[in-house]
Parts: sequence; structure tokens; C-alpha cells
Amino acid sequence: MGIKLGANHYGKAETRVVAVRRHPDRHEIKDLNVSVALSGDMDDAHLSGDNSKVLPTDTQKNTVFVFARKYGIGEIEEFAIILAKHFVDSQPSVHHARVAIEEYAWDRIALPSNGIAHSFARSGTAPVRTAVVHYDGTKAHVVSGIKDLIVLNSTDSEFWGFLTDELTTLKETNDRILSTVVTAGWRHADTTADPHRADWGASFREASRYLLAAFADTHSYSLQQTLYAMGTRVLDHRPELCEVQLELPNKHHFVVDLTPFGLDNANEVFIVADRPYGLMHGSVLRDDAPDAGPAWS
Ligand SMILES: O=c1[nH]c(=O)c2[nH]c(=O)[nH]c2[nH]1
Repeated sequence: MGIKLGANHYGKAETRVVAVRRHPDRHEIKDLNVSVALSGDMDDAHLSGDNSKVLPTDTQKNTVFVFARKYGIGEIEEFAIILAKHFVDSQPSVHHARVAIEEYAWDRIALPSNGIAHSFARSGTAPVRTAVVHYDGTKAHVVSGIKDLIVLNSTDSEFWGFLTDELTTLKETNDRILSTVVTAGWRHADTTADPHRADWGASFREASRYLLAAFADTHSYSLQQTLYAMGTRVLDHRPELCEVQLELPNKHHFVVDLTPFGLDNANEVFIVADRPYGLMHGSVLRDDAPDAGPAWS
């Protein structure tokens, strides 16, 4: 019985880079977490310790900083494509690059006394913008997204009519709190490997806006239904996108029984359960969505 090397990839994970763009009257910052994973002709490295086809992860990290300086950091999709193309197009042993970027938002605080807006406060619950690019020498699969987006509806949520068995204790409800922490990715249909081919910023802002709007104005009969409504809303309005994947934990809010204290509680005071939680995952896609290839991996 033989043993062989299976699928593998390697790279520098979580390079944190902050870039400051200095204008006379204001500075702008980009705060990113960049993870690179390369694969290709790496058998020798694993089987015999021959590193001649291995681009060190240290070099990958340096590339992130050098490219930030040389090209500046614009939209994260653009930066990810530039990096992914570089690794594959410049190294014959590298056949595939996955570049995943998280962008952390900062808010401005009061203008300091020198008149230059260069001070920021990390937004307390700011969601993180994400981009994952896969490039194989021809196509660039781009999945943009958002995570850590905490949302809550204090009404317009019901859950009833569900299956029951001898172990079911959950009561049906016509009015509950619905709260989740959205992790969403949306796949761009176009796979042309041109970093400047799209208005990535507008696409991100609009997709996020439609996700939120659908969460807010869907009268929900389950988090699963809300998930589908959110994905559908984005695809209805953003023709450049062909698939949305969502992961939605159900952040359970339970009405506290206050009768021991002689008080009623008409959906006013809740205990927030930390664990366990329901976890919904779903993909919403067009009938004619092109093959996803490695986009979601
Ligand atoms: O929206 C919900 N979906 C479920 O599948 C479920 N299951 C559960 O216990 N509560 C909920 N809520």
C-alpha cells in the first residue's frame, strides 16, 4: 500500500499592513490583514526537501509591503488580484494563488490642533470588509464580502409550525428578537484578471446596503427565510454578482421569566444566550451562474 502527497498549499498568513496616504490637509489609512496561499509544483519540497521551487513565505510578506508602497492600497479586491497575479505570473513553480484580505475600518476623531485630520478611533462594532481572490494564470475568481456585521430586529420575527418530536420543548412564537452576526461573501461573475476591471468600492457598499435592507424589511418566519431574502436582494440589484453565500448564527434572545418577582414580561426583557446557537449556512445563486471553480475554497 503506497502513500502519496495530496493537495497542499503554503503561504504567509495574516500579514498586517497599515498604509497611510498623506494629503496636505488629511491623512487616509488602510488597515489590512493579508493572507497568501500558493500551490503548484511543490512535490520536491515535500518529498525530498528540495526548496528550489519554494518562494519563501518571508518573501511573500515582503511583497505585500513593497506592493503597498509601490502601488498604494486601493480597493482590497484590486490589491488581492495584483498580488495573486504577481506570484503566479512571476514564478513558474507557482500555479495557483489564493489571496485573502480583511480590511478594518477606522473612524476619524476630532481634528487635532495642527489642523491635519490624522487621528482615528477603531470603530467599536465595525464590520470587516473581506476579499478572496483565486488566480491560476488565466482566471481571477473574486469573492467580496463582509463579516462581524451584528444586526438585530426587535420584532417582525416569528418561528412556528416546525417539526416536533418527543424531545421538542421549544414554544412557537409570533414575536421574537431576531439577531445575527452576518458573514457573507458574494461572487463576481466576471473572472477577467484585471485588477481595475470593476468599481469594487461601489459594489461592496451597495451589496452590503441591500443585505442590511433585506434583513430589516423582511418579516421573518425563520432565519433560513431571512438568509434567502438577503441573498436574493443582493442578486436582484447587483448584476455583476452571481452567487451570495451567508453564514448566520442565531443569537438567541430569550424572554426572562420575571413571575418569581411578581412582574410580567411582555417581550421587554431578554437574556442573551451565548452558546449553543443555531447556525444557518446557505448559498443563493443565479440559475445561470458560471462554475464557481475554487472561488469558495
Ligand atoms: O429561525 C430559526 N430557525 C430554526 O431552524 C430554529 N430552530 C430553533 O430552535 N429556533 C430556530 N429559529
